[in-house]
Amino acid sequence: MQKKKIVIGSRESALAVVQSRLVITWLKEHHPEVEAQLLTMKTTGDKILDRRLDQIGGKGLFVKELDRALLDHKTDFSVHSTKDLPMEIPEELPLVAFSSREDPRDVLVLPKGQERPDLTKPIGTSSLRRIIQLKRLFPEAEFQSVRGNLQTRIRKLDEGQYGAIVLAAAGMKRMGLAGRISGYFDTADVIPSAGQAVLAVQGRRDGDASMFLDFTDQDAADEVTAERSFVTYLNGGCSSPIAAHAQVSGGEIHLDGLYFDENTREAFRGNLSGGREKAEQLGVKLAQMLQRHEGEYLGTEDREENI
Ligand SMILES: NCc1[nH]cc(CCC(=O)O)c1CC(=O)O
Repeated sequence: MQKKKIVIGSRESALAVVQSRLVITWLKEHHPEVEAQLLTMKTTGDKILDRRLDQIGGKGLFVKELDRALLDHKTDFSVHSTKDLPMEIPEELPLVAFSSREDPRDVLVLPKGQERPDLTKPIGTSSLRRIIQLKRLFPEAEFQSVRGNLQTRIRKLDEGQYGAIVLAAAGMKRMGLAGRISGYFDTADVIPSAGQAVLAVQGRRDGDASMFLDFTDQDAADEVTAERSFVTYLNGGCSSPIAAHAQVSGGEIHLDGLYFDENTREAFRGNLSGGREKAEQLGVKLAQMLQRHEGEYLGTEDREENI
């Protein structure tokens, strides 16, 4: 049998590669007529580790090189962590499929051998979304930025710079690091980032994406629709500390959101439920509600964003 050859583009971090291999493994099982090859690349976001991403271009920096490779036909698809995708997706490069969702929660990771966080040291996270929500759970804690890929962050933790760090459960689990997780934050207490734990497959508008028709998990896709609609409405694509987490249950979808008012620097959170076919409208409705400051006031944050 003549196999159809495709090239899948991915960031070169260990997590990105593991995630892309999950997609390739799925293809092998469901579409043996397709032969997928992986092409990894360093993105600008991976190269610049000493500056704040919101000052140099936001989330787009993680996809620019991958988009270029698609447009130049060097690749046929890109695999992304949905949470790293900007809100504006080029029309020529549509998102063609979404994976089922791994564990969407944020988790606490402690230095090797520790049983509880030493809060005389800072909690490591570079995300203002996480800081705003964690301040309420650890009112006495200091926070300090930690960047780099998953392994780099965990190495910095084990070297003793931090009392704990906060990461996404999904990355830890996919990397076989679940044993390092010491606590899980409920998604209503620390609302995750839009798209957290879902993989997105991006293609070319003129390409053949038929092999991914049965890849999409419709629950995850509807959840991502509600979450990204909320963030898009609030224009929080690149740097605003906005959180959104949706959960489908039967015909219903429940959405938790966090909104940060850049002018007053106040944070509010709230939630809404509705029919899952109205996922997009639900995101807009919750965004408008929180923009009117109708929600639970979470405090004021003077720190600048530092993703
Ligand atoms: N911001 C980096 C990033 N992008 C996706 C994941 C984890 C996997 C996922 O959420 O899909 C992570 C690591 C983290 O935030 O701890």
